[in-house]
Amino acid sequence: MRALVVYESMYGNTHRVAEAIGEGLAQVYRVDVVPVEHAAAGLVEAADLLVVGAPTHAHGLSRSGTRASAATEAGKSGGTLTLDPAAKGPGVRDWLETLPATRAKAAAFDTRLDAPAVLTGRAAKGIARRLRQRGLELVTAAPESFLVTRQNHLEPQETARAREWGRQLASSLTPAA
Ligand SMILES: Cc1cc2nc3c(=O)[nH]c(=O)nc-3n(C[C@H](O)[C@H](O)[C@H](O)COP(=O)(O)O)c2cc1C
Repeated sequence: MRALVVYESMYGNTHRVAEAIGEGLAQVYRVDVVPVEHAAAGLVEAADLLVVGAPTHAHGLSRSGTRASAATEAGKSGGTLTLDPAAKGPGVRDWLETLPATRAKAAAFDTRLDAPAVLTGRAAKGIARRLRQRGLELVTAAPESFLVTRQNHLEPQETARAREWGRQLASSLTPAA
């Protein structure tokens, strides 16, 4: 069975979460973890499970303007924020518009500030809605968020939590032996 984890990331946090989810899924699946730019139709078509994640920008999915702001902030951060190779885009919002037909089951995640979701918004809600609109079956009760500090660094426990989320997702989709 194959799983495809597709991520968007400006500062590398969503990238790191995607890799950790991939490690958890790898206990059951053959896993590819790729930025949107490399999420080619062939990979999507071959996947049994599609996991999509993005940073929360302006309460939802990024747009080119919010990605430009993020890049400007990195430039002003004195080196504490560096741009991920995926920062040049494209973003998940545009990619989902052109998602090829797939039989894959799906799950969504995001990264967002460590504060109540009602205040921060959640990119993953928009991802889940779009995946559903394109006919994919969502296999988690709710999309998952992984949290960053106000300085845009992943909270320390979140990598391990992402790995465990991936592991549980995989085992929930595997028939008991
Ligand atoms: C332009 C911009 C807008 C943001 N808006 C929000 C927001 O509305 N809610 C939130 O929780 N975090 C917001 N953030 C923080 C991002 O969620 C955080 O930078 C992101 O999770 C880091 O992931 P990345 O390293 O993969 O880019 C914003 C960040 C930027 C740069």
